[in-house]
Amino acid sequence: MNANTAVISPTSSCVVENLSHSYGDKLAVESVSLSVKGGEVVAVLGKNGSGKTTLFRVLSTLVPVQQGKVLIDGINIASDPMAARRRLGIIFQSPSLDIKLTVLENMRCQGMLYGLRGTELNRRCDELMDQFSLTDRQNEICQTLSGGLKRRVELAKGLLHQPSVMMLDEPSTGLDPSARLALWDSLEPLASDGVAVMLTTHLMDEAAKASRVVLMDDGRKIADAAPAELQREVGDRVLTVVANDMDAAEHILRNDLGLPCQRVNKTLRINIDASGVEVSDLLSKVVRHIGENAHSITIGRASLEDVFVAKTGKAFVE
Ligand SMILES: Nc1ncnc2c1ncn2[C@@H]1O[C@H](COP(=O)(O)OP(=O)(O)OP(=O)(O)O)[C@@H](O)[C@H]1O
Repeated sequence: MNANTAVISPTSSCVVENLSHSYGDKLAVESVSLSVKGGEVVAVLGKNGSGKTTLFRVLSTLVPVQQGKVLIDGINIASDPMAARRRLGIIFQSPSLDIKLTVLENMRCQGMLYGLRGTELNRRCDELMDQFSLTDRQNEICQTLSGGLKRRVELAKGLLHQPSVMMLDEPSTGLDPSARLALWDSLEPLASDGVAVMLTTHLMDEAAKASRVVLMDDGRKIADAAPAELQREVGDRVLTVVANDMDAAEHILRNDLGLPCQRVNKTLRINIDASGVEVSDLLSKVVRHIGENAHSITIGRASLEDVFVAKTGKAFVE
């Protein structure tokens, strides 16, 4: 093992304590604390402008810590950023490949930047290209690769120095649904190998696959738990109404039936468990009163969107 590479251990971790970051008067991240342990995939979920990228930029040592503390494997990034960087693998939102070089050339350049040489460099490149099914494509110029494949090369490249904490900023940006699935399929084994994986996203369905979700709003952390736990907190079941005339339907639900409902995007949602009404009674009441105006009435599990609405009183997409 090269002296510059990090060792993944059961203590692989990223710990953030009371981190705040401002741009002039604008407080972009406010007193955020969180932790990611080896074996976890933690999604930092928030709308545009909620502070995810700022948090990512501080954690990845791109901008200095203004207030609070960040420890990577116990190393304070403010006092020893170089040691922290050796333990960090980082995938930025904007592509970082040299598109004029081949897959293998990109890998080798990155490895050399981290001090890998000779047989060790060859071995790591081979291992990672094999792990990410890139071996057959190693001599292709990156410019000609699909978005999904380019992301895979970035991920492989980011792992060359065996980081114990992997951070990805909006990794699905620009990927089609199948490439997004493939990306997740490659993150889970990483976590199983003991890497602490943290990613930012504004996609609910993506965050729902993580072992834990850190929900951000307006620079603050508003929730931090496993997706299923968050969903249970707001009641497991939700009755969702989509109507042709949403104002009329909302009036009926609230005023005629006395049901607490929330308007989320183009739906009306009733937390079944909090309504105090048996699900079958609730359903027949709503069907009877909304009648012809209903486009759809469905019963399903609470989503992360319901969690966001319950915590903030705001819709996730505005
Ligand atoms: N360089 C900057 N100068 C001033 N304000 C900034 C700067 N970068 C971000 N902000 C502001 O800080 C807040 C948080 O932005 P940030 O980019 O961290 O959020 P985000 O959740 O990552 O959003 P997005 O997904 O749009 O990148 C926003 O109000 C944004 O306008």
